[in-house]
Amino acid sequence: MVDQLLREEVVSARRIVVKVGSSSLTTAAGGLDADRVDALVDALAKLRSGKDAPEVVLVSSGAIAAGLAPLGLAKRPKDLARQQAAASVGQGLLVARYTASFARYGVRVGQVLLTAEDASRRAHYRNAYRTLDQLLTMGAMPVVNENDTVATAEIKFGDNDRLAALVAHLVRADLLVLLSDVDGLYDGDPAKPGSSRIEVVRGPEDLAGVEIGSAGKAGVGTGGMVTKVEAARIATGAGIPVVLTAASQAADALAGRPTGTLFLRTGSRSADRLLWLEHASSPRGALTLDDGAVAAVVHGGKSLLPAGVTRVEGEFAAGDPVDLLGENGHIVARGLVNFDARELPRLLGRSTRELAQELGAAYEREVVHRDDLVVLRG
Ligand SMILES: Nc1ncnc2c1ncn2[C@@H]1O[C@H](COP(=O)(O)OP(=O)(O)O)[C@@H](O)[C@H]1O
Ligand SMILES: N[C@@H](CCC(=O)OP(=O)(O)O)C(=O)O
Repeated sequence: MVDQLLREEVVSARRIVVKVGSSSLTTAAGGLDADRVDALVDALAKLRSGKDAPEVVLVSSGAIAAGLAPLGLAKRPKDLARQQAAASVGQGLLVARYTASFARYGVRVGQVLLTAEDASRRAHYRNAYRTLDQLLTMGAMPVVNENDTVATAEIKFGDNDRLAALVAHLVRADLLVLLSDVDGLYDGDPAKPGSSRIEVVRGPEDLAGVEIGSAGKAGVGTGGMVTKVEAARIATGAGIPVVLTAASQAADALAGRPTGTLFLRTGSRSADRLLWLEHASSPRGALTLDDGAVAAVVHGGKSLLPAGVTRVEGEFAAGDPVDLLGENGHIVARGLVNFDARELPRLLGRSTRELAQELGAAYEREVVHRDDLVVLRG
C-alpha cells in the first residue's frame, strides 16, 4: 500500500526538487568526496534522460564542509565569519565538482544562490522563479544553495532542508526528495538497536512520540532530523509530498522503488511568495495593532492602514518583513512594510485621507498591503 503510494507520487512527478546534505557529499576526513558526488549525479542524470523525464532542481549543501580542509580547518567553525569564508571557498569547489560530473552527460550546471531575505521580496522572488524555470527550459541543471557569504545570522535560513522546501514551492515542484546519510525517519535514534524506520507519515499525528534528534556523527550537517521534519511539514502543507532517504539510495528513490520515509501532502498549494514570508524571513520589527485592525487584517483580509497601528518597534526599512501583533503582544500576521520605521510614528492612528492632505499623496499608502501579508495561525 505504502509502496504503491510512493511509486505513484514519484513516477507522476513532472518537476522534482532533490536536496542533498553535507554529510552525503564529504569524506570522513573532510573535503568533497568526488565518488559520492559522481554517484548522485549518475542517479540524477539517469532520471532526466528517459522518455517523459521529469525536470530536476538540485539543492546542494556542502559549501562549508568543502571549504574546511582547503582552509586548514579541522572542523566546522562555530563563528559565522569563518563559516562564511569556508562557504566562499567551498561553494566554488562544489560547483566545479558538479560541473565536471554533469559534463560526463553533456549537462550544463547553473549555480543559483538565494538568501531568505531576497526570496521574500516580490521582484527577487519572481526573478528567482524565472531564472530557475529558464534553466530548466534550456535543459540545464540548477544547483541551488544559500548565499552563505552575504546571509547574516538573523536572516540565514541556516539549514538547506527548509530552503529546499521553499524552493520546491517556488518552482511548483510535484515532489521533494531529501537525501541524507540516514535512510529515513526513525522512531528513535537510528544508531540505537530497536529503532525502526517509519515508512509513511500522513500528518503531524504520525509524529507523536517520535524522537526527532539533531545532526549525526559526521558533524558537517546542521539541523539533523529536526530540520528535515520541519521541511517536510512546510512542503506537505503546501501540497508537495516528500521522500526522505539516504543519498546512497537516490537511484532507487527516484525510480519509485520502496525506500525511505514518504510524507504525504497535508495541504493544498498556497499563494506563492507568502510561504516564504512565513518561513524564510526574520522580522525586522513589530507593529502593534488595535482590535479593529486585528479583525480587519486577520478576519477581513484587509490591508493594514496607519489608523490601526498603535506602536512601532525595531529598525526597519520599507520592504522589510515585520510582525503584526495584537494588543496582548501575540503575533497575528507577518507582512512587508511600506514605510521606514522612522516615518511611522507620526502617521499612527491617523486616516489615510488626512495624511494625504497634510503630507501628500505618497502618504496615502497602506502600512502593509494585504498582498504582502500572511496571517499566522496558532
Ligand atoms: N529520528 C531520527 N531518524 C533518523 N535520523 C535521525 C533521527 N534523529 C536524529 N537523526 C540524525 O540526523 C542525521 C541527519 O542529519 P544531518 O547530519 O543534518 O544530515 P544532512 O547533512 O544530510 O542534512 C542522521 O545522521 C541521524 O543521526
Ligand atoms: N549552505 C550551507 C548549508 C548548510 C546545511 O544546511 O547543511 P546540511 O544540514 O548538510 O543540509 C552549506 O552549503 O554548507
